Amino acid sequence: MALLLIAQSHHFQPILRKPFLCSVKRTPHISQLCKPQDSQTLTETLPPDDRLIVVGGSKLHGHVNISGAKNSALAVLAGTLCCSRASKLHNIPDISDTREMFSLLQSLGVQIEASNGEVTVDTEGILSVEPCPDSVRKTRGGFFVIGPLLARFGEAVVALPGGCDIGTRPIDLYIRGLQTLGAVVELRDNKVFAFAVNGRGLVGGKFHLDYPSVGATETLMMAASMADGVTILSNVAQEPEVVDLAWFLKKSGACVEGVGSDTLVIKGRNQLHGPEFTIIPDRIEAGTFMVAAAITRSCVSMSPVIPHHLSSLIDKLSASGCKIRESTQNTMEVSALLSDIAGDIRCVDVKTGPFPQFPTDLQPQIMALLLTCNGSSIVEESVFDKRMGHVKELQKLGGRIQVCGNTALVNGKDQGSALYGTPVVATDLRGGAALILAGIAAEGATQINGVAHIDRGYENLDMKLCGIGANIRRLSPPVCKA
Ligand SMILES: CC(=O)N[C@H]1[C@@H](OP(=O)(O)OP(=O)(O)OC[C@H]2O[C@@H](n3ccc(=O)[nH]c3=O)[C@H](O)[C@@H]2O)O[C@H](CO)[C@@H](O)[C@@H]1O
Ligand SMILES: C=C(OP(=O)(O)O)C(=O)O
Repeated sequence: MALLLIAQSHHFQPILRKPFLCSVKRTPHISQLCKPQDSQTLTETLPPDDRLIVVGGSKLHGHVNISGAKNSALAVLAGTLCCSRASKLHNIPDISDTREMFSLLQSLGVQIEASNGEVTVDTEGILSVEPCPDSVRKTRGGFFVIGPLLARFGEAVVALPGGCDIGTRPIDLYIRGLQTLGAVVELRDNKVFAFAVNGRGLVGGKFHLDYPSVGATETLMMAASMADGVTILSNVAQEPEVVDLAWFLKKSGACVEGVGSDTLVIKGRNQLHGPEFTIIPDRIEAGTFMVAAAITRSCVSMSPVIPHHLSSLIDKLSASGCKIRESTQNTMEVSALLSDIAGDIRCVDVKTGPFPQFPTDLQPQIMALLLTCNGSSIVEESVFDKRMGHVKELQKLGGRIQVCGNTALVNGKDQGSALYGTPVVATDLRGGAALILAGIAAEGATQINGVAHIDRGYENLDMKLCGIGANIRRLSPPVCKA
């Protein structure tokens, strides 16, 4: 039923072809390594969870090392499936989403060696075009493999994706784009079955994305890199992680023009090789630490960062009174020390949007900060249709927020907000980060449940915060003996 709704609400017309035969000759061995399962929400699939106890009131100081970008790492790991030789990746963050992506690739027969952020991915022994459905359902990035599998092997069977529960998150653009490249696509048993209709693989085509979707752009870029002929993708996403994937593909031998603009022209290649490639620093992690400095009225530096990836946040924090210094090329310092800013931090209005607009993945964090400012702010979420789950939890912590649809009126401290510790639940990744930030600014102890959501996308967020002075303790559930 859910499937039907997704398809109908986005004018997706599944082509009903029964049965799916996995008949394309270019695929030598297709074995289904994982049994199909019913669709589950991410929350249902998470194991018993850690809790965090955050004691508020500490000032932060010192330096934080920023990890590799989750969203770039997931896309590039999917991109390695285009390469017939091993790829050597640097700066892969050790988070549960990348570990899940390793499992997903291994379920296809890919060999992975990972140590301290260095990961070698060898796709020579691929045996299957159906990644383990459970792994796909636990991440968003897992679904991106449909593009490279289809392009390289002529077919793919991929479960519907998971990821944060922050809105409808349909896949119509992926499907229509792949159809334009010559794929036949069918939705059955909560899985997408796709094959290249002409028996030779995908063919180049022209596709305009109705919305600059990050995942659809990445999936179609990977597919087009190995399609026969030229593909033109217009209104594509321009997020730094999309650009990073494009550079990975170019380093692998792909011909992608227009990188970083709204139109990509891709000349397909028969074969791509595996390059050595370093993932960009995580702008959302860096942004979270910038907000941590601001919410505690502290001074924190961090590296490596690429400042122009963070320009919308830098603009907002500067407008609120924070002082931001780029000390060397890739180090940034954020000060909200009362001696550095005039008066106290001021309220600012925020509206999320595709890059270079304000990132939706920093909306919950800045909302936590705005509760501690003077004045009232309007926060408008325009990317996802249900990304206000953190509001209820921030209200439990004393935040005065009124929500109407996707717009929140956030009242600062002079408008009645006063943060104090209490038990709260993280319901998604960035909402969880916002609760930690509110907790370190609150009076007393905040207990945060649902930490697995946070661990999906932050490498040791609690430990890194403790390293600059926060007071956070992690409590793990007792290990059950069989
Ligand atoms: C793993 C990963 O990279 N995740 C990021 C990626 O998610 P993801 O790639 O899922 O986000 P999209 O850019 O696709 O989604 C943006 C909007 O497009 C809509 N849409 C998307 C696809 C589609 O086929 N049809 C459609 O209507 C979505 O419902 C949403 O409203 O970009 C988001 C927006 O920057 C980030 O918040 C996520 O952290
Ligand atoms: C929404 C996010 O991730 P995902 O797309 O993986 O759910 C995020 O990183 O904030």
